[in-house]
Amino acid sequence: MKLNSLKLSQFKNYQEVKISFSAGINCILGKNGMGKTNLLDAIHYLSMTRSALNGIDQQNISHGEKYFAINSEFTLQDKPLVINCYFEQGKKKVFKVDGKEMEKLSEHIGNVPSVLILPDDTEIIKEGSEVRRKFFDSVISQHDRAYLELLMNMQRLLKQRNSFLKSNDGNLKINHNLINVYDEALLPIFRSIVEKRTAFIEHFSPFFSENYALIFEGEEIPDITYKSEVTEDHFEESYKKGLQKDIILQRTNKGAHKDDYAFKLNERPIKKFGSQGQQKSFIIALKLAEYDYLKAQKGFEPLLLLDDIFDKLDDDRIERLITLLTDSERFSQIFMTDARAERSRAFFKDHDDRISFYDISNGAIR
Ligand SMILES: Nc1ncnc2c1ncn2[C@@H]1O[C@H](COP(=O)(O)OP(=O)(O)OP(=O)(O)O)[C@@H](O)[C@H]1O
Repeated sequence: MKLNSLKLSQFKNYQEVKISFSAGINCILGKNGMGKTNLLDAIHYLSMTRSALNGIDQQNISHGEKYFAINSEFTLQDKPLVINCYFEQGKKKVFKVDGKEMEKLSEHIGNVPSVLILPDDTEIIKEGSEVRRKFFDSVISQHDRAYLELLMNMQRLLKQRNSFLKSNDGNLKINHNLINVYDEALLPIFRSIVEKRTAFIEHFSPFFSENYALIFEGEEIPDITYKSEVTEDHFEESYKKGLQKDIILQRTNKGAHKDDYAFKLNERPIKKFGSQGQQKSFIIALKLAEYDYLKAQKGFEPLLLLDDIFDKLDDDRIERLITLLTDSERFSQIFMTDARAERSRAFFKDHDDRISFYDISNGAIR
C-alpha cells in the first residue's frame, strides 16, 4: 500500500497544503511545534477515522475556522483508492472511500491499516489495563471486523447494565429479570472476545519476540502474557456471585472489559524495573510486531508512522533500528519525524535511494 498524496485544508496548523510522498521512507523534519506530528495524525485519520492525539474532532479544525478536510490518494494492491474525510463544526463526520460515503465509520477500519509509534506510547506500559486493552483491541479490530462488532456490543450492553445499576441506587432488591437479560447477552460475548484475544496473542507473541531480538540483541528477554478472569474455571458462577458487589459499586466488576496483558522483561514487570530506554524499546518491538501481524493478516503492508522514534535510544539501538527500517523487503512506505534534522540526515546518509526529506516550517512543507 502507498499513500501517494495528501491534501490538508484547515487541519490543525495547516491552512491549505498538498504534498506528494515517495514509496520508501518519508522523513519529515522541522523544529518543535511546526506540525510534524499533525501530519502523521492526518494520515492516522485516514486509517482509523479519528485523531490519535485529540479525540474531539472540533479541536482539530484550525483555530477560528469552521471545518477541516483531509483528501488523499492511495495505491492499494495496484489499484487507485481515494479517501476523503470532512468534518464541519456541529455536523457528522463524513468519510468517503472512492466517492462512496461510509454509513458507519467502523466500516472503514482496516481498509488502510496503519501502525503509529508516538513518544507517549510508553503509557501502554505505565498506565492501567484499559490502555493495554485499547492498544490490542485496535490491532485485532484492524483485521477482524467481527471482533470490532463484538467489542461495540459489549460496550453498549455494559453501558446499559451500568446505568441500570446506577438507577437502582444500591438497592439489594434489584429487578433480577432485567439483570438476567443483560447477563444472558453479555456472557457469550465475553467468551467470544476472550477466545479471539487468546488466539490473537498466540499469533502475535512470536512477532514480538522476533522484533525485540532483532533490534535489541542481547540478554534481554521480553514477554507478554494475556490474563482474563473469563477463562478461569467457574467464571460464570463467580460473575453471578459478584452481583451484590456490582449493586453496591453500581458498575460491572467482572468480565472481558477487565482483562489485562502483563509485560515483563527478564521475568520482571517492565513497568517497575525497566529503564526509559528499555521501555521505549519494548514499545517499538510491540508496534513493529503489530506491523508484521497486520501484514500477515491482510496480505499487504500497513503504513508505518514513526514520531520522534530515536528519542531515548542509545546509538547501538538506533543503528540496528535504521538497518531494519531501511530493509525494503520488510517495510514498504514509512513516515517518520525528527526535530533534529541533521541527526536524521546523518543517520540515513547511505540510504539515498530509500529516503526523501521534507522540511516543515509553520505548516508549510518544502
Ligand atoms: N486546532 C488547531 N489549530 C491551529 N493550530 C493547532 C491546532 N491544534 C494544534 N495546533 C498547533 O500545532 C502545533 C503542534 O504541531 P505538532 O505537534 O505537529 O508539532 P511538532 O512539529 O510535531 O512538534 P514537536 O517537535 O514539538 O513534537 C502547535 O503549534 C499547536 O499550537
